[in-house]
Amino acid sequence: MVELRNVTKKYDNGTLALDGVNLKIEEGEFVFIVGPSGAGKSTLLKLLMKEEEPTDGIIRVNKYNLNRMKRRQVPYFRRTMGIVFQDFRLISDMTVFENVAFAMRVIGCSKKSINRRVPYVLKLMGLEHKMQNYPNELAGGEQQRVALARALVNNPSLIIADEPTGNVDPRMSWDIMDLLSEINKRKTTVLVVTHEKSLVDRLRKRVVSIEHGKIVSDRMEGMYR
Ligand SMILES: Nc1ncnc2c1ncn2[C@@H]1O[C@H](COP(=O)(O)OP(=O)(O)OP(=O)(O)O)[C@@H](O)[C@H]1O
Repeated sequence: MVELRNVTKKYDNGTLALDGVNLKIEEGEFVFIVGPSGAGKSTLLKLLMKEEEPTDGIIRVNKYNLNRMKRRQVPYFRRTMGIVFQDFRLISDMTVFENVAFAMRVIGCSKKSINRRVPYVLKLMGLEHKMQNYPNELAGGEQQRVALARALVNNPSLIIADEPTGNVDPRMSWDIMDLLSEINKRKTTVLVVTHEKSLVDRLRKRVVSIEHGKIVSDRMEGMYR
C-alpha cells in the first residue's frame, strides 16, 4: 500500500514540484502516473523511494512510515521494492548476469539460488543470449530489460518504474507493459510513470494525471469502457 497525505515538495531553489498531493494505492493495483514534462512525476517517485524528502506531508509505503524512517533503514526499505530508473543505472563493469545477480547478493541469497533465478528472469526478458555481455554492448531497449530484470528478480511487493518504455520501439513497449501486467497479476503493486499516451489509452488501468505538482485527475482508462 502506498499513501501520500497532503504531500508538498519544494526544492532548495524554490521550485514547488508537488503541491498538496493526496494519493492512495492499494496492494495489487496497477497505476500509471502521467503528466507533462516538469509536472512532478519523477519527484513523486523519488519521494516514494526516499531519494528526496517531502517539505510537508506524510508518506507511507507498505509497512514503512517514510517520515520516521532512520537513514540506516533506507537500504533495507529500498530492497522491498523493485525500481526501474529512467537512466537504468546499470553497473558498467559488471555483465548482464552480474548486474541482476548483484540485487540478489545484497539481500544475502545463496549462490545456488542466484544461479537458478537469474537465468530464469533474464530468459523471461528475452536476454538469455546476452547474459555475459556488458551493458555498453547492449541496445537501449536491452539495457531497459536488464533494468527490469534486476527490479523483478527478488519478487518485490512494489515495482516503481520511471519511463520504462522510454528508449524502446513501440513493439517492445508493449512487451514491457505485458511483462509488468503479468507481474501485477501475481499481486505485485505496479506504479509506472509514462509519457506514452497510446499505451495508457489502450490499457485498462488506473491513470493519475499530475500537472503543476497537483493531481488533476484520477480515473480508470480503457478501450472497453
Ligand atoms: N533536484 C532538483 N532541484 C530543483 N528543482 C528540481 C529538481 N528536480 C526537479 N526539479 C523541478 O521540479 C519540477 C518537477 O520535476 P520532475 O522531474 O518531478 O518532473 P517530471 O514530471 O518527472 O518531468 P519529466 O516528465 O520531464 O521527467 C520541475 O520544475 C523541475 O525543474
